[in-house]
Amino acid sequence: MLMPILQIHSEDMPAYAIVCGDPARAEKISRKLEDARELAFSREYRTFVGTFEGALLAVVSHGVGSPGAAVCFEELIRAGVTTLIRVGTAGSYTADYPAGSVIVSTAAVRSDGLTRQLVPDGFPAVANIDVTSALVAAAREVGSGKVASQDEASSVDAHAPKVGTGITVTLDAFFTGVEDIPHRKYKQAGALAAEMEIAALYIVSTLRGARAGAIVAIDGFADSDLAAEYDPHTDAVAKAVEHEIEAALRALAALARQDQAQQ
Ligand SMILES: O=P(O)(O)O[C@H]1O[C@H](CO)[C@@H](O)[C@H]1O
Ligand SMILES: O=c1cc[nH]c(=O)[nH]1
Repeated sequence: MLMPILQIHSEDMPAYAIVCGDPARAEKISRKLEDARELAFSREYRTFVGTFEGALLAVVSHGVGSPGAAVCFEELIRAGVTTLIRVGTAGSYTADYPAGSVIVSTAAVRSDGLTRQLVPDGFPAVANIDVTSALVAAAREVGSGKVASQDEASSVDAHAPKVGTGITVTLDAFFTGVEDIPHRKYKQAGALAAEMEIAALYIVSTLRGARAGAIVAIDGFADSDLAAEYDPHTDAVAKAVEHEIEAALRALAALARQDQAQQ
């Protein structure tokens, strides 16, 4: 069956998918797959399939913002994807996780408009526990020299990004207008970082019976003046993005192995 917006056929889609905002990042991730091929590039949605550590998976870009991203998540799940990991960037709320760090999102504050049109206020946007466990394990493993699927250890990276886990905030606004975005309250309540699509991913996945997780590379401070200070193109951010990509690929492959063992 053809998905009308992503322009992909369900027959071509594997059960496991990495999703990310930027079509260029999707292409970058696809270069890490064996036998990668591009299925479609429709609007902001660029879809690749290929194999990583023996697992067949898709890499798909969802663009910026929850409404467009939700279209992508819906069509992927309709096409047969059951497990999704978002590989994104986010602004930090804490000096404990500065630019160049990596955070696995355990739940997302629904400070967006899209999910309000899907579920009642108070309904939680939470990650799947198995996907999150696999992501945390993989994110800690990358750079440690250990490779779960291989017997031999490679070299340890003493400067590997710091890995955290916790609550992220999903916003609609990137640049501020005249209204305050309540960053200070989210920060005081213990949220670690802000981005723009994770709540949509968790809500759509929960509604449709799929499982989802998310990992973000920190590219600055969310409550700083983004118009003046935002620079996601530093070496530290690039290294954190590389780290999260490797972690997400390993996590999906590990989940595929677990699923196969349970069949
Ligand atoms: O790097 P990605 O995945 O696009 O994620 C973040 O970056 C974009 C804003 O620059 C938003 O999509 C936000 O969620
Ligand atoms: O939404 C986002 C993404 C990256 N960095 C931010 O500060 N906000």
